[in-house]
Amino acid sequence: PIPPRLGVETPHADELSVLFNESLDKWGIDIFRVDQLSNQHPLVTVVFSIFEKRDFLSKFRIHPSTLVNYFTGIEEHYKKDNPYHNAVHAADVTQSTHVLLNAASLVNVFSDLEILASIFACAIHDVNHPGVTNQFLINTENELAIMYNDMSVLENHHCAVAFKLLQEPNCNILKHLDDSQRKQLRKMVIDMVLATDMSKHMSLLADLKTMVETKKVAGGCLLKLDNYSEKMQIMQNMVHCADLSNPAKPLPLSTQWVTRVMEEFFNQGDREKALGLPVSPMCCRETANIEKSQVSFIDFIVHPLWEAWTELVHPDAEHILSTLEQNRDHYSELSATREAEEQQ
Ligand SMILES: COc1ccc(-c2ccn(CCC(=O)N3C[C@@H](C)O[C@H](C)C3)n2)cc1OC1CCCC1
Ligand SMILES: [Mg+2]
Ligand SMILES: [Zn+2]
Repeated sequence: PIPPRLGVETPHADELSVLFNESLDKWGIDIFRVDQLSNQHPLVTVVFSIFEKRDFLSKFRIHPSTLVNYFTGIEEHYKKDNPYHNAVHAADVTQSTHVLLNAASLVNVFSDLEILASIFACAIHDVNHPGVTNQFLINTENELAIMYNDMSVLENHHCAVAFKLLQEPNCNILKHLDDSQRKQLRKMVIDMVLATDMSKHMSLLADLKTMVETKKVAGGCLLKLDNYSEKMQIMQNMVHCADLSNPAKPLPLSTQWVTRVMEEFFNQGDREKALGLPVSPMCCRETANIEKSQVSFIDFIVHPLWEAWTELVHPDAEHILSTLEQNRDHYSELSATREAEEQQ
């Protein structure tokens, strides 16, 4: 049986098709509306629509029902009661990367297999996330930290869960890739997902800046990416940018993500308190300064990263960087007025 048009049955199929026709390729699609219109299947419908738009079902001979079975399984393994690390975040990062891949200066840089690997990596990059940080798992000697020896614990887990699910019946979307393609895709996906660990951020950004400098010297063309490691650096930074794209989205979306991430952090803080552990930074609901944290997060992490990405793909990401700068000023003004109120 052929699955429904968008991969899932939903009473709002027509509205969702219109939304995807208008905005699937746009920065700033209302992913929360996709969640509602898709009957809480944002990841399946986003992946299904991207695969169709990029003709991946025929290019990689993927049967529609295999695609739906696998990504429904993945979606079910995203914990719905995580305020932040749920299937909506996965759909958001996947769609954001789909847009970044369409940058004019990246056309013809990546092969179909590399693009498939990037989209796949985003869709699964936080699967089965427990809603706490690596540090929390390490501090509580969680079985996952023991399993992965405290090294990129969550990111290793996300990869393992995703590749194990491929072995479920009627879920092997890679069945018709040849062995070499499957091995290459597996390596690329692992390299990208492990690079979403914040502990890799500074080295990733340093590599990106070096590449931007050399690209400038080489007359601005990205096309001369010959070796795997240079290409993978770009793919890792692209997925990392998408993972850190919340502050660079239109403000109504960005503020919803702030509420969600703080809720998840506060839940962790509550658990640390109950366990008699020191409460992690920004995880205490009584003392956290939400707007101030966003301003520092943008100034020290997100803006330097997006500034480098914008230079790499100049001029295709200018509007993203300017949205980020506008949002930063908004949070900064909010934080100033809040401080003034607290003084009175
Ligand atoms: C909307 O706000 C945010 C959205 C995303 C992030 C962020 C940082 C690193 N990543 C990449 C994944 C990662 O490593 N982690 C581990 C830990 C930092 O929690 C993150 C949530 C996930 N994602 C941070 C955000 O805000 C900061 C955290 C609270 C106030 C400032
Ligand atoms: Mg993650
Ligand atoms: Zn993520």
